Amino acid sequence: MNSLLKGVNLYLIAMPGSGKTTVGRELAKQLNYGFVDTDVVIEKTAGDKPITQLFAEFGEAAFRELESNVLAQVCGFTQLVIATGGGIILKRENWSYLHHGLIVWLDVPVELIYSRLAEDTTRPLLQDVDPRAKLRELLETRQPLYAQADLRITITEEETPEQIATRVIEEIPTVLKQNIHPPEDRSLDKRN
Ligand SMILES: Nc1ncnc2c1ncn2[C@@H]1O[C@H](COP(=O)(O)OP(=O)(O)OP(=O)(O)O)[C@@H](O)[C@H]1O
Ligand SMILES: O=C(O)C1=C[C@@H](O)[C@@H](O)[C@H](O)C1
Ligand SMILES: [Mg+2]
Repeated sequence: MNSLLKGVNLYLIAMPGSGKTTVGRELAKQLNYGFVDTDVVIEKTAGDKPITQLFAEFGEAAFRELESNVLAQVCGFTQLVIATGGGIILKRENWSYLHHGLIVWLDVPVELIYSRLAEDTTRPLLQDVDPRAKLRELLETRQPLYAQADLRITITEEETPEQIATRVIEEIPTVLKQNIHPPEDRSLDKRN
């Protein structure tokens, strides 16, 4: 698979709590790719400030600017699995970066996301009186954007991150873009 991908990056897009980070790590391991999480890079760039704090101090628009900058940097490298932030699909300019690689949507039902994140306080957009309704509302606006991914992986409750990663890898050949050729090997050190 690695040779078939020719170093092309995989970008994971999905609703918050869908498993982009968890499945992304596993995918990187199975592909012998590096792993980058744009949320983590943003936090590091901002001096190790958690995302909740960045939202509270500077607002969502400033966070989205940082996110686009990080994405622009990351897409200059090859052989990476990139877990993106749930809202990366919102800005049109981000799509031109995402399309440098293969875009994979982890499509997880709202109820499953809700059950996973019920106790979580690190997702600022879900700190709502009714997080379940908030998730539904977010999905309604975002679904047409996530649906622009090259590959849609519909996820059920029973699947482990390892199984999901294996399924992504099995499905990649069905959607490999003929015209993607990374210019040169600019792989980051493998990080997991
Ligand atoms: N396949 C799975 N089975 C069980 N639990 C999972 C699975 N995938 C992810 N999780 C759990 O769900 C939670 C959310 O996962 P994760 O942080 O990877 O989501 P995310 O898509 O990266 O979210 P965000 O957009 O907020 O960064 C974590 O607690 C993780 O352990
Ligand atoms: O869905 C979203 O808009 C977000 C998801 C997280 O990954 C973070 O990027 C941030 O909490 C915003
Ligand atoms: Mg994540």
